[in-house]
Amino acid sequence: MKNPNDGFLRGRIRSLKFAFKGLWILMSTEDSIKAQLFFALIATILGFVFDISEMEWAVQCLAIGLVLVAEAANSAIEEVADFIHPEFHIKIGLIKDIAAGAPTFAALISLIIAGIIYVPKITLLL
Ligand SMILES: Nc1ncnc2c1ncn2[C@@H]1O[C@H](COP(=O)(O)OP(=O)(O)OP(=O)(O)O)[C@@H](O)[C@H]1O
Repeated sequence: MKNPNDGFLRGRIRSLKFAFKGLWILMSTEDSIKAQLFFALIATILGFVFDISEMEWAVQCLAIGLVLVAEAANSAIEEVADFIHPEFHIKIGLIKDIAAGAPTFAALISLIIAGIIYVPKITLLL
């Protein structure tokens, strides 16, 4: 929440503190984020092993970011849904299913990107 006594710079620094707190909460408590960070690590190792180009690194980083951002948004929506209606409700189920579609979209696109980058390199080894 905005503190009216904060100037522009103080306000931005406060927001940044909360943003990093959120990042830490996501990385330390959310299994889905931990799993995606593991896949990001595997992709990074593959990048070094196959010596991918600068452009491929850039696209791979964007794909990893896309998945993590979608997972984070999905986690936040799940938290809101559980807070406003902890009991079973058909609408809460629908909201959570739709929210879960976001990281699924991102993961599918990332898989396609991984295929474009690595399949030609792997077939060269065969
Ligand atoms: N309160 C609820 N009412 C109705 N359906 C629910 C409710 N909570 C969860 N569901 C259903 O169960 C599915 C899984 O919900 P959950 O909150 O466990 O998400 P998850 O993706 O398994 O969570 P996590 O990110 O912790 O792995 C939802 O997509 C939804 O279909």
